[in-house]
Parts: sequence; structure tokens; C-alpha cells
Amino acid sequence: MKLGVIGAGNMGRAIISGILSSGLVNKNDVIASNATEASRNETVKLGIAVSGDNADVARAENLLIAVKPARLSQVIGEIAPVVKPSTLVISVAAGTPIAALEELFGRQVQIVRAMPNTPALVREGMTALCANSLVSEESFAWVQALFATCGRVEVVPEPLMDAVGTVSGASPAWVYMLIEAMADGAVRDGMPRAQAYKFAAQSVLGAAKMVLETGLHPGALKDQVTSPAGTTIEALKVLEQRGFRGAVIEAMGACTEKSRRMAAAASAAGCQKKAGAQEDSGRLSSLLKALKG
Ligand SMILES: NC(=O)C1=CN([C@@H]2O[C@H](COP(=O)(O)OP(=O)(O)OC[C@H]3O[C@@H](n4cnc5c(N)ncnc54)[C@H](O)[C@@H]3O)[C@@H](O)[C@H]2O)C=CC1
Ligand SMILES: O=C(O)[C@@H]1CCC=N1
Repeated sequence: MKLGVIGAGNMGRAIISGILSSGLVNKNDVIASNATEASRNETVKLGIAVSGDNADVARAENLLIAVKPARLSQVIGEIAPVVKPSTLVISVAAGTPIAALEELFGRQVQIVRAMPNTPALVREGMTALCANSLVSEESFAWVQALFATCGRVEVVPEPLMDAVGTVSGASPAWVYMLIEAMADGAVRDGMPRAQAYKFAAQSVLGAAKMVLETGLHPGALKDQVTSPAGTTIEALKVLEQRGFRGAVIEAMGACTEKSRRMAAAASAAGCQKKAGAQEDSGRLSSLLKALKG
């Protein structure tokens, strides 16, 4: 198999869908695993092979691990014996540094750390990538091409991954809240709800495209909308009074801090595991010395 996916949930399935719709990888070349029968039934709908056995999936040439960070230790413990030195491992786990993943494998493994987002499902995702030194340029280029099938890709230094997890990984959540709130506002003004979601979502899509495609500063684009003594400025005044921008910045800070706390905990757990392994090997060599003596 070309690609194995362990944990085909919200993020894993979004990535698989993006990849399959591009044609870069064929359905017959993808296998995925889930923990429950219900989630396996969902994954089967993608038309790929599905297994309940992670070791089956870990034999693929390239392995995407998309389980929750809390499950990583268990999953990597299961698959480490079958992951070959030639296997390229991609992890999308938030707040989990490459070094922590290496500790969990307990040996040298080619690792790419990715931070995607769920709009990968509609091929409008944003993914950041970084890799350890064992990943060849050719393999890294393949991973970039893989995620490019799901949207835009940027290579970033690993310390930026916590910020990325916030600004693109998690941000769709509050953009959906914004769309929901905008639709509520339109409903309050008399618009039917279904129509309100279309108007709100298309406006957010259009505004995002304006930023990406005109290259203009968001402030300049805002000013283009805001007529002197017009209607928009009335809305902006209320948003400033209610601390709209400050709330977004503070919320994002909380999100990034959580990611950093998770990374610190994952690193500490890795150090404990390493210390335990060193202690075990110390005990073993003392025992061997004693036996020889
Ligand atoms: N949801 C999102 O927007 C984003 C998620 N991520 C990362 O993606 C990863 C997955 O998150 P979600 O897809 O949201 O979670 P999810 O709960 O939707 O999916 C996790 C999947 O893992 C499977 N699973 C659980 N234990 C397993 C095991 N022992 N063996 C095999 N499969 C197992 C479950 O069946 C489930 O399908 C996390 O590490 C998260 O940090 C990263 C960026 C964005
Ligand atoms: O909430 C989470 O932990 C994941 C990571 C980024 C988006 N969702």
C-alpha cells in the first residue's frame, strides 16, 4: 500500500478525501484503521481498504497517524515493531513535537510533522510541514505534493507549529462561529435561515480570497467597504466597543498556550520513557556483568 492512515476521524478522513479527489493516490493504494466499528463503517464509504488492526496499516510505504494526541503512545507502541526504516511517518497530532514522536518509537524513524485543517475535505485546507533530518528532500517533496492536493502548504520551522495549530488548525472553529453569528444577525433582520448561511459563508469566502489574491492589507480592504457616514462604520464601532479584535487575539493566545503545554507534557513523557529505558539497560548490563563474574 502506498498510504496507510491510522485514525481516520474528522481530520484523517478530510485528508484522505482531499488526496483521493486529486487522483495523486489511488483508492486501491490506501488503507486506514479506526478504533470502533461505527467509525470503520464511515471510513469504508471513502472506497478504501479499512482494517481494525493498526499493524496491517503500518506496513504501508507511507504512514499518516491521525489519532488524538492522547492515543499516540498506545498506537506507536503497537506499530513500532512493524514500521520499517524505509517507512515515512507523518503525524498530524497537535502539541506533539517530532522529538516526542521519536522517543515513542524508541529508534530512528523518518518523521514529518504536519498541521492541517479540516477544509482539506473541500481541498481548501492549509497545512504546515516540518521534518526530522532523516527525511530526504525527495520524500519531503512528496509529502508537500500530498498535502497540496488538499489546499495550500507551507514549510515552517518546528517552533512555529503551536502558532500554526491556532491560526489555521483550530481557526475554522471560530470562523464557523462567526458565520453562525452573522447568519443569526441576518435572520434577525428578516432573512430566511438557509439563505442567511449562504450569504454569510460566501462573504467570508470572498473576503478571504480578497486578502489572498489582491495582496492588499486587510485594513485597506476594510476601508474599501467602509463609506464615510455609511452603514459599515456603525457595525465596526460596535465591534470595537465589544473588544472583537482583542477577544480573537486573546482566544488565539489561549489556544497556542494549550498546544505548548501539551508539547511540554509530551516531551516530559518522552524523557521519562528514555530514562526508564536507560535504567533498564543499566540494570541489564549489571546483571550480565554479575553473571560473567
Ligand atoms: N480536527 C481538526 O480540525 C484537526 C485535528 N488535528 C489532529 O488530528 C488528530 C485527529 O483529530 P480528529 O480527527 O479531530 O479526531 P477524531 O476523534 O475525529 O478522529 C480520531 C480517529 O482515531 C481513531 N482511533 C482512536 N483510537 C485509535 C486506535 N487505537 N487505533 C486506530 N484508530 C484509533 C478513532 O476511531 C477516530 O476515527 C489529532 O491528533 C488532532 O490534534 C490537527 C489539525 C486539525
Ligand atoms: O482541537 C484540537 O486539539 C485540534 C488541533 C487543531 C484543531 N483541532
